[in-house]
Amino acid sequence: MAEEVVTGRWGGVEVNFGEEGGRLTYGSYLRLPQLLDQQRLESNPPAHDELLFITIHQVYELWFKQVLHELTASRDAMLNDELWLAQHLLRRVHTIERTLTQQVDILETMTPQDFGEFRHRLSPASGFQSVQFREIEFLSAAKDPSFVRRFRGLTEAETARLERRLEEPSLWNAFLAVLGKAGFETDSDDSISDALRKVAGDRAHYGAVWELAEALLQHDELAAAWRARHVVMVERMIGTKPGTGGSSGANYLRSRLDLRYYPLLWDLRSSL
Ligand code: HEM
Ligand SMILES: N[C@@H](CC(=O)c1ccccc1NC=O)C(=O)O
Repeated sequence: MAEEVVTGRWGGVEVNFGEEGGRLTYGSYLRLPQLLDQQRLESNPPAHDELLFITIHQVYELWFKQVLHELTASRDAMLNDELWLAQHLLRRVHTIERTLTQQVDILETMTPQDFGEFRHRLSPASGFQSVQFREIEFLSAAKDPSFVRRFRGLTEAETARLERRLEEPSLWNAFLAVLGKAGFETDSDDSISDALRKVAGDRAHYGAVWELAEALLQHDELAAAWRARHVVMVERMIGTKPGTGGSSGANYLRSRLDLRYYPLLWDLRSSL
């Protein structure tokens, strides 16, 4: 049967709408049959809110993948002395991070009682086992190898990804390379702090380096905002109960609130 070709006018130009020989469609391009078949409930009979719980987490992981893509490229841009590109990509990451924090609102439309219908089915799984979340921390600069040891049930490929993130340069390492290329010493915290003060004090000359430092600080602040939002949601959902992942729950999460990727950029504030 002949292919049906639909034509129309678009901006005054005659165009073909259609399948271009039946190859690509919206669904095949986006692999929707596969994507929309990945929401499998643990609860039986199905708990109404479990679909929301799975969907939210899958959306998080898709955005984590995008964030890793952008952060990796931003790091590489810094290493190649492409400062405009590095800050441009970081700004994209900021908007994604704001969205990630706002998404908590959607999950909070679930009541603790409705979560309780399927929560007991989730143990020992928990967000603690999100490999991409930990990759983002490692790439940003918070490299804590003990997390790799504490992971349970990692595949070989996941362990390899985490090990690689521990070994490769972080965003902070790349930023120090930028400072080095701008002529600064970066062999100790004191010399780095000196360099940061000089950059901050002469933005006309070091504008691109200053913008980059601010973009890194923003990334750090937005990550901290997610942690703070997450723990309050956890308290709302499970109070002081231990987590399904085996930690003390909100108590453990509160212990992570002070984490900062770039402490020297925060220290700088006290001397400006
Ligand atoms: C009902 C909603 C949620 C509750 C009650 C909850 C609870 C918890 C708890 C108790 C922990 C500590 C680990 C443990 O289980 O012992 C944890 C860790 C974690 N959760 Fe959630 N969580 C929720 C939603 C989410 C969502 C939507 C995400 C997005 C990916 C997420 C990501 C994480 C991550 C990444 C960690 C590890 C944090 C770290 O080690 O600093 N959680 N969560
Ligand atoms: N740790 C949560 C359960 C939970 O939220 C969760 C369970 C499985 C997969 C991801 C999860 N999200 C974040 O921890 C709890 O203790 O209730």
